[in-house]
Amino acid sequence: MAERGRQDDRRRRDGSTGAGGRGRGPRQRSAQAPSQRARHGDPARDAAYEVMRAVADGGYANLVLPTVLREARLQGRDAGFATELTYGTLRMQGLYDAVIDACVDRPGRAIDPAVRDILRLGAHQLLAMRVPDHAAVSATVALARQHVGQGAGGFVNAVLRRVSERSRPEWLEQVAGSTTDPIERLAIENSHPVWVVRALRAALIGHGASTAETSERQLATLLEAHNTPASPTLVARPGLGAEDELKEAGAVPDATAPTAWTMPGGDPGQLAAVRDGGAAVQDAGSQLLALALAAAEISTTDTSATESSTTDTSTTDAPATNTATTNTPTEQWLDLCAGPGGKAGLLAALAVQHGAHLRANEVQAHRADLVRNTLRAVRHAHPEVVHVTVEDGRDVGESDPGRYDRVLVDAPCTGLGALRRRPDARWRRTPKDLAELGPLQRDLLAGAIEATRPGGVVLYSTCSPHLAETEFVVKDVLKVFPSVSAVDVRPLLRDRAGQILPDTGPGPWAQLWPHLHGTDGMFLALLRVGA
Ligand SMILES: C[S@@+](CC[C@H](N)C(=O)[O-])C[C@H]1O[C@@H](n2cnc3c(N)ncnc32)[C@H](O)[C@@H]1O
Repeated sequence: MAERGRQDDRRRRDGSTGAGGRGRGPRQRSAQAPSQRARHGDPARDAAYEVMRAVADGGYANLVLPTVLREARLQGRDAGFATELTYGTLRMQGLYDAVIDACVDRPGRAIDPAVRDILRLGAHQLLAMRVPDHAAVSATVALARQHVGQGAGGFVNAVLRRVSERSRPEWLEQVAGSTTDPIERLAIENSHPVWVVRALRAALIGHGASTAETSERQLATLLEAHNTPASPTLVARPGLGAEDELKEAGAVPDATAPTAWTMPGGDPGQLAAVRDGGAAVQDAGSQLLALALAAAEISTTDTSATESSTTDTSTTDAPATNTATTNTPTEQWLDLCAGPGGKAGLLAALAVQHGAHLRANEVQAHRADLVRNTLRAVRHAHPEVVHVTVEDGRDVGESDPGRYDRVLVDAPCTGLGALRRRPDARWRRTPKDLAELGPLQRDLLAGAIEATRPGGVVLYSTCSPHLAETEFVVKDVLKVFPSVSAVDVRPLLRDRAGQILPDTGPGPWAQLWPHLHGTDGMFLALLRVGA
């Protein structure tokens, strides 16, 4: 049964429209007899199901969904319904699984993964969307019949009818009440893996955002923030003239960061400024981080590194020598892990204003292409200011030692700080990822320090508050480099009004939080390289 569903999915992803496929548009559907209609899911639910299955196969919802919506020609309200159904279901699937398991005759019985996805979609409609119960059940049963088979339709019907017998608060009471462990309870209520909730509790306490006594309340607010979709924040890259168009499009200046704007509605991708690269969708926390690096004090005593370039051009798209004249010291900036280029985009615009040069480096060639594309506005207007390289960041300390004034290490991490933007991410990550990322994060930071000239600064950042990839990494690396010291980064985090952001921790590093700052959970540590 399940295999039939998979074949159907594969055919549809290939673009063919087998019986009951997505090629059937809404107009054709309305011409069908009602009995026939009931056997097929409607296009919006069908799209949501398709994304769920792709995510189960390792796909990323934010990458798959736009393609599926486009292929299904879903727009407007239908696209909105499919998006809310997909993202909402992925986010809350931990809670829905607990509810579903409470509704089957033999809890723990293995449910076919495709059927479970369909049940999750049904549970979300019943417990979180304004879809009448009968419509939610019948449309989801139709989805099961179409993709899996008649028998699955009967099973889905029975389970969803049980789900519909209680309200969401009643289900929360029942399934979360099954444990006395407060962390497990929070995990079920807020649909997070238990290990993630434990790690976030440790991070809240470790970064000074709560005490052991207040951690439960803070955790609950943080987990709720992860379940609240974030409206898109944009960056207006300074000096590229995007602000006027953003204003005209109804965007409003965001108080969190001087370069940040929020769009109350509409598709930012339609804006000419976004298409040109003068503006982009970017979390305000990421913007603060780039602004902090550009604003950090550096000692200007040693500029020797800027007067002779040793950059190997074999994998670069820039001339070998510094384009500034050798007797006009130009600050050299390096973004060591730049792909896909979000922070490099802002850094490049700031580099123009500072008369600096930015090297944006990325280990993967295809991601370096994304960086080039992100930097297109600055590269077009000021080709001498920025160049993109493909190199393992761990080698840059050796290939280009002591060269840079300001270095960003936006390290690969678990992304546990961006869960509100990536609904499927919380289920994808495991503690094993931390073990694998730890050595790489340490090596990249060490390489960055070696590539920085005495008096220069390195900003280490992650989109995660997990202690193992934030504070522990920095402390370990500082032990190896006694001449490097941590600088208090908190005074550099200033909102649009110029005020220092509150509640970023006891220092010298800083942790941003979705529930406290309205940003992703970015960590940043600023290190000064000594003589
Ligand atoms: C967190 S992302 C950087 C995001 C980026 N700063 C932005 O704002 O768009 C980490 C990047 O590091 C890259 N990376 C992983 N290992 C690397 C290495 N050894 N050297 C350089 N980059 C690496 C990954 O491919 C990924 O693009």
